[in-house]
Amino acid sequence: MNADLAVRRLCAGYGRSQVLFDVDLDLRGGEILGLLGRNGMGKTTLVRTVMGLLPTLQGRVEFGGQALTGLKPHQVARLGIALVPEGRQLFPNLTVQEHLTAFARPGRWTPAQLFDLLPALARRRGHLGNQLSGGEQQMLAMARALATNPRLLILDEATEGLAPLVREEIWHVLGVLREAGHAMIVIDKYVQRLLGLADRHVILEKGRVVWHGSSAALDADRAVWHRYLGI
Ligand SMILES: Nc1ncnc2c1ncn2[C@@H]1O[C@H](COP(=O)(O)OP(=O)(O)OP(=O)(O)O)[C@@H](O)[C@H]1O
Repeated sequence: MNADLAVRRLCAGYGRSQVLFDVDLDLRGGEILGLLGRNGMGKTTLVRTVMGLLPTLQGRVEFGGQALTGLKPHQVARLGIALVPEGRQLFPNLTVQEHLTAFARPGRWTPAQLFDLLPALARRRGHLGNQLSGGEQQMLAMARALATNPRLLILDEATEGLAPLVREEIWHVLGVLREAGHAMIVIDKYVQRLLGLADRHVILEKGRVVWHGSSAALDADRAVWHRYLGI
């Protein structure tokens, strides 16, 4: 089964308040897609809808040729999509080690390999989720997602609110994942860093796709940055 994601004319929101309007998005296996847009434009809503955490109002989502629409989050996860959510959502009463073993599925990323990838976590393996620094929590959220050995990893603001050095460490890990051929959707405000990581980008404005293109095209068109990203 391939890891292609196809989002077609997706409409979603919260109750009667529609947030996404006819969103189209494609990701081919092994690609990295940057998902951009100012605050409140619908990026989190889009990835939560893909994960089955929010209902689809209209349109459809397919992964590896299989319809995701109507599936529960654990069913979407079982098909191979893992979300590193905004706010991390760790378990305060589980240790670092337990976070990795509780969700482990066979594949390349074993807990031992995750500790190699994220040595800061290895030093904290017996600590509880709520005893970690912000950066360690973020790394644990990433490691927990990777422990499921997903075919598609989605990261929602993974570098948000972190000190510059920790942020750099996260970008480094994302670079390693890129080298390993991981398909990813990355939501992040650091456009310059995202340009170096992602193959293509989609920009949302008020719940609609207003621009999509390659890193080279986005790098070359600063008017797009100004108009849609406010930078
Ligand atoms: N739980 C909720 N209930 C109702 N409306 C919500 C809820 N969460 C988000 N919204 C609204 O949905 C819209 C899109 O929010 P969303 O979080 O998807 O944006 P975003 O692009 O991810 O921005 P951010 O960078 O702030 O996370 C906003 O207008 C927001 O106020």
